[in-house]
Amino acid sequence: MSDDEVDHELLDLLRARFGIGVADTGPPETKVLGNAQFIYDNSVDVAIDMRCTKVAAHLILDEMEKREYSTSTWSEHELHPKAKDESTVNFIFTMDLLNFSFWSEKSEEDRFAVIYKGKRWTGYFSLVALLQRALDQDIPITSPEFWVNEEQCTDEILKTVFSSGTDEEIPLFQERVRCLREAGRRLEEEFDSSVVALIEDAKHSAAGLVNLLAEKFPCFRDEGTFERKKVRFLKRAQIFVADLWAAFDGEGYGEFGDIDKITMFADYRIPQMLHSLGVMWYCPSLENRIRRFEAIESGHPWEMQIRGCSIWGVELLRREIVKIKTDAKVNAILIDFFLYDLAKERETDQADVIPHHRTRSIWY
Ligand SMILES: Nc1nc2c(c(CN[C@H]3C=C[C@H](O)[C@@H]3O)cn2[C@@H]2O[C@H](COP(=O)(O)O)[C@@H](O)[C@H]2O)c(=O)[nH]1
Repeated sequence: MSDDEVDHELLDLLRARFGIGVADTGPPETKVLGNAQFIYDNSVDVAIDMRCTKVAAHLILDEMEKREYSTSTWSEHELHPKAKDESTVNFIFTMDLLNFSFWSEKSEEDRFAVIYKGKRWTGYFSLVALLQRALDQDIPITSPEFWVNEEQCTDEILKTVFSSGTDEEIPLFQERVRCLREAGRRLEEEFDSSVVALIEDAKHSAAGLVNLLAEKFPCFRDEGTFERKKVRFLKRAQIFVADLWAAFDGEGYGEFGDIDKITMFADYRIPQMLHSLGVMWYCPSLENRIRRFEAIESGHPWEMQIRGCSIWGVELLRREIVKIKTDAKVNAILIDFFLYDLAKERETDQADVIPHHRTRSIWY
């Protein structure tokens, strides 16, 4: 068979799936899980309790099976886009470019909120709601060409897009504008302003796409230093791949042969869940800092340990679940998504749950 008869797309898919036949660099790796284990092994202020991890694994597996939790759960949310086409690719890219730091020091009624379709949305869903609201108003907020066209996409228009239903502005508004403009420029320079071209460049490798985002887009390059070693978290790059995989049910733009290389997303909500499950523990001084709602600066060793041990804790949960049921259709992504949704369901009875840690940054 001559080379031009070879189905290169299938070849790339098989290469990514079986990690063979790729260039001598071997299949792409993100290094996130290995870095998380390094942080866990060297953590003195955050620990993981294996007894609780084993119990939590049973609880999570039972509940996920009862709910038939799967990739299709993602599209069931009323705000998430349903179309299996490029518009959803662009929506998810825009969403995960801005998917950070929604927490507020104000009360539940005074915090930034978006009123959309008769409901009041806060947190992550306030972002999804304001993007949908802009599209309803024919503002092309998910189009990379729009982000770089400062005549059309003025700061005033962006203030309308991010407008609040309360007196509080969305946290880090200026940083969000910078992320849009920078990503728009990078897409224009390297991918002809096409997110689909960016995805296709990764040739169905999840790790490859994560690495491409970290390499080409500074605002996705979520890294830190711990014990003098560079550590990668890549939270928004990874959740972008995971949201694509879920939204497209693992097909088309969401088809990745190595999707299980994606780890838990080191945000501020899942560590809170892992603590309330007894999986993750904080030393007294760190726990007091969190309970007093006092800030932990971005890059602080405590923050590195919280993020690294959360990633490693979900990996240990996943291993325990597979020990209970070897053919469980569960990976770190679905465990993570489930824990996030559980956290949102329980938001009303947060009284018995430790507050989430307060680190203000564009990384999560
Ligand atoms: N680890 C992890 N972090 C997640 C999500 C999501 C939403 N994912 C959707 C997709 C599938 C799921 O079913 C969800 O419907 C948002 N976040 C992060 O949480 C924080 C927002 O928290 P709050 O202010 O309370 O809304 C912020 O850092 C945001 O980046 C997740 O899934 N995993």
